[in-house]
Amino acid sequence: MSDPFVRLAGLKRSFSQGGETIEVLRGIDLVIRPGEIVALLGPSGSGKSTMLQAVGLLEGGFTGQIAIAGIEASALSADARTTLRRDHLGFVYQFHHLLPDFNATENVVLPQLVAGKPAAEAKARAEELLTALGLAHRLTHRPSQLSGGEQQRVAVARALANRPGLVLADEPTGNLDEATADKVLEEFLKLVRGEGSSALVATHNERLALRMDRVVRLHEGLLA
Ligand SMILES: Nc1ncnc2c1ncn2[C@@H]1O[C@H](COP(=O)(O)OP(=O)(O)OP(=O)(O)O)[C@@H](O)[C@H]1O
Repeated sequence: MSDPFVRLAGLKRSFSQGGETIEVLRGIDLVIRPGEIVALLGPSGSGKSTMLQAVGLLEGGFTGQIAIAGIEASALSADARTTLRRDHLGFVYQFHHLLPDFNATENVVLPQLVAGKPAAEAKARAEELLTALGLAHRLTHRPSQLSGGEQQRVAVARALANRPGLVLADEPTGNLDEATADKVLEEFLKLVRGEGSSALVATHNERLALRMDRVVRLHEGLLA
């Protein structure tokens, strides 16, 4: 069996609020294989976003181990973490967070330029992804000129632009009506599978979770 792409061991996170300590993650162990798509289920407030922020190396304050692509992140400097994040991770959020003054193609090109890819190559990659998501006729539209589903598709293309080994998605279709959410999720899963990336997708939607390779449930700070 191939080496895991992600390995979490004893991951803990607590927050202090009004003199009280809330233990949100109480010792999470999880292995995600290359190409595996894992649904992270849990009710509101169970800690899904907190866990994705930890795996995404976006916040400190955690204890335990997080290894991505075989690299243990907790021992790294802030700069080295940023590089690890840039080289291996892609993010999709509930709200698209696209740059409003840039068109669809430019939003997908930008992270590639930041990663050092030549402009022509970045543009070709952006157009390839947007076309695969059915947006060939929307390449030069700005976010405000796109529907909610189209905006989320651009966000998916942006997340995959640098060929991340792992896509972290936090309620990626949570802002869409049911029919659009189903379609966008289907396209997201197809694209992630085609690219051979792994994904960890937080949702509270059981029905959508069952479309992924494996479901893990966050309950009282632990995975079941
Ligand atoms: N920065 C913070 N300071 C204090 N408490 C926090 C902070 N971030 C999260 N929490 C608490 O941690 C718990 C888990 O929050 P989190 O956002 O991870 O849950 P979630 O499962 O993603 O919820 P939702 O589905 O509603 O997005 C909540 O009780 C929340 O209030």
